[in-house]
Amino acid sequence: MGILEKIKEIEDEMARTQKNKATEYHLGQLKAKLAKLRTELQAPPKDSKGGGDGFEVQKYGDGRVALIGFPSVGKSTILTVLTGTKSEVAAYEFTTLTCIPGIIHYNEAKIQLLDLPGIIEGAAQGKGRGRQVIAVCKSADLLLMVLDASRPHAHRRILTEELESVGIRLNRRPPQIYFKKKKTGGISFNAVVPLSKMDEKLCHRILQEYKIHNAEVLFREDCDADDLIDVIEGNRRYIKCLYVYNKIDVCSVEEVDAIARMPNSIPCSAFQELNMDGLLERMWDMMALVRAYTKKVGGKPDFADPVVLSADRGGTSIDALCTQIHKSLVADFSYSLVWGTSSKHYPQRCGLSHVLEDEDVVQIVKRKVTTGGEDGKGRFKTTSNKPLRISDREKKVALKT
Ligand SMILES: Nc1nc2c(ncn2[C@@H]2O[C@H](COP(=O)(O)OP(=O)(O)OP(=O)(O)O)[C@@H](O)[C@H]2O)c(=O)[nH]1
Ligand SMILES: [K+]
Ligand SMILES: [Mg+2]
Repeated sequence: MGILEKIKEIEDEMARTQKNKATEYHLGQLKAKLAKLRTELQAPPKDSKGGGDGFEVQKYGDGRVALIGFPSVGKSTILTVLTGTKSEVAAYEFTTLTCIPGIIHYNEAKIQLLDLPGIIEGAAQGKGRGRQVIAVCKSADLLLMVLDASRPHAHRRILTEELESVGIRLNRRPPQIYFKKKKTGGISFNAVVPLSKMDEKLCHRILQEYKIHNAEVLFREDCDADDLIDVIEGNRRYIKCLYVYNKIDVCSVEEVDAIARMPNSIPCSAFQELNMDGLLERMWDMMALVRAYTKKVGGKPDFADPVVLSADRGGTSIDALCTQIHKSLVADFSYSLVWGTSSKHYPQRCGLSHVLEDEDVVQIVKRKVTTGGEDGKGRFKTTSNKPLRISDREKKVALKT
């Protein structure tokens, strides 16, 4: 029996099984079985050389956003309007057949936008170009799930389920469960909060399914079987998603108003260019990028060319800033001066761990080292190779000025 048939069999059994206290453990075990098979399904075929069919697009810019949706909802129209890159638009389904990159220039940052073929129900199991599309989605920092505002809203649920089944979690954070496999000692089951959807027996049954007999499990929030399975699988991708309801030009004002009130949702019309600025603004907010303007001693900040940092990729600390500027800068770092919303006073003297906020101005001061580094007494050698010492008189002068 192939993986797909096995999956179908378990799904059927789960659908048949009534949910109650008596079946809870069996259902948990089935969920684990299903998760294992789905992971197996995602593994690339043994003879594949990894993509190679025009789908792999080089990462570029300060972040990557992917357009995902059913056919003909307007993904290519959105790419064309936002980036100026032409991607073929037509009234028939599956116009786009591969991944087409464009660049959005916004707030002095460059964001890579990827147009993709439409996907349909069953994409996760390989229907259409589903697998390649999903692989690209996993590499994105933000998904724009494009929906046809004039069509029934079921598409959103279907697509979300497709993405869930390949381990993509939208607008969620990892479950707060500490999990560590051990060599001996059995299963240690603990919780720091009351658990309403999980108990020791269910936890054991799920671990058993994974042939894990020694492990430490600590629940830090009220999690369920699916959460525990996600943590055990360990391959889940937590991605932000903005639901873009396109084609509002054919909707009533009431419908548009209702969409605008839904969380993480934005109404627009790419064809009529309605609310495209609003879309960009929401996209920017959700990416939570941090622009740091660097400044040389005595110079003006470089407002035209910020270093763009991301909490999801590498972090937004001074350390991340230095690393992005040059890999040797962290080693040469002495301290930094920061002006902006992250600093308590202007300027604040900060170390590598200081977390920056959007539009902060940063001056990095390198330590004065030529060769040798520390002199063994914890002092740094200066260019003259003499240990750096500041006399009391020099300190007084420095304080006055
Ligand atoms: N009324 C209306 N039509 C639109 C809008 N945006 C796109 N369309 C039309 O919808 C059709 C499909 O647009 P595409 O941009 O090709 O859609 P797609 O999602 O890229 O389609 P595939 O690549 O086939 O998956 C075209 O006829 C567009 O002109 C819109 O805002 N309003
Ligand atoms: K189309
Ligand atoms: Mg298209």
